[in-house]
Amino acid sequence: QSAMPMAPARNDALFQALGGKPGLQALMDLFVAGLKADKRIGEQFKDTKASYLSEQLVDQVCMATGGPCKYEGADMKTAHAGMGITKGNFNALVEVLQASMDARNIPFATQNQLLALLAPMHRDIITAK
Ligand code: HEM
Repeated sequence: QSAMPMAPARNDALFQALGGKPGLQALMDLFVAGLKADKRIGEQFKDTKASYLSEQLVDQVCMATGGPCKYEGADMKTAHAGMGITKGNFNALVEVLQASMDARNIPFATQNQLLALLAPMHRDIITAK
C-alpha cells in the first residue's frame, strides 16, 4: 500500500510552470543547499552529497509533474526508513521548499500544486513522534 507510486501526471502543465528541466534543476540545487543550511534539519543532510540528492529530486518531481524523466531512486518508504523523521522535520522541509520556490519567483498557485503532490508522501516518510 505505502509502496504505491505517485500516479503519473496527465499532462505536463505543472512541469512547464516549474520551468521544465532547467527550472527544476535550479530549484532543487537551491532546495538542497537550503536543507543543508537549515538550523532545524540541516544535520540530517550532513552526509548527503548535494548533487546526488538534487538529481534524484529533479527526476522524481519531473516524472510526477508530467515531464520526460524517469525516477530510478528508492521509493519514499525505503529511502527514509530508519531516519526517525518527525512531523516537525517534514514541515521544516516543506518550509525550505517554499522559500526556495519564492526565491525562484515560482507563482503561488504553482507552488501549491507541487506541495499538493508531495504532501501525501508524509505517510511513508514520517516514522517518529
Ligand atoms: C515530501 C517530502 C520529501 C521528498 C519528496 C523526499 C525525497 C527524497 C528523495 C527522492 C530521496 C533520494 C532517494 C534515493 O536516493 O533513492 C531522498 C533521500 C533522503 N531524504 Fe528525503 N524526501 C522528503 C522528506 C524528507 C525529510 C522530511 C527528511 C529529513 C528531514 C528527508 C531526509 C532525507 C535523507 C537524509 C535522504 C538521503 C540522502 C542521501 O542519499 O544522503 N527527506 N528524499
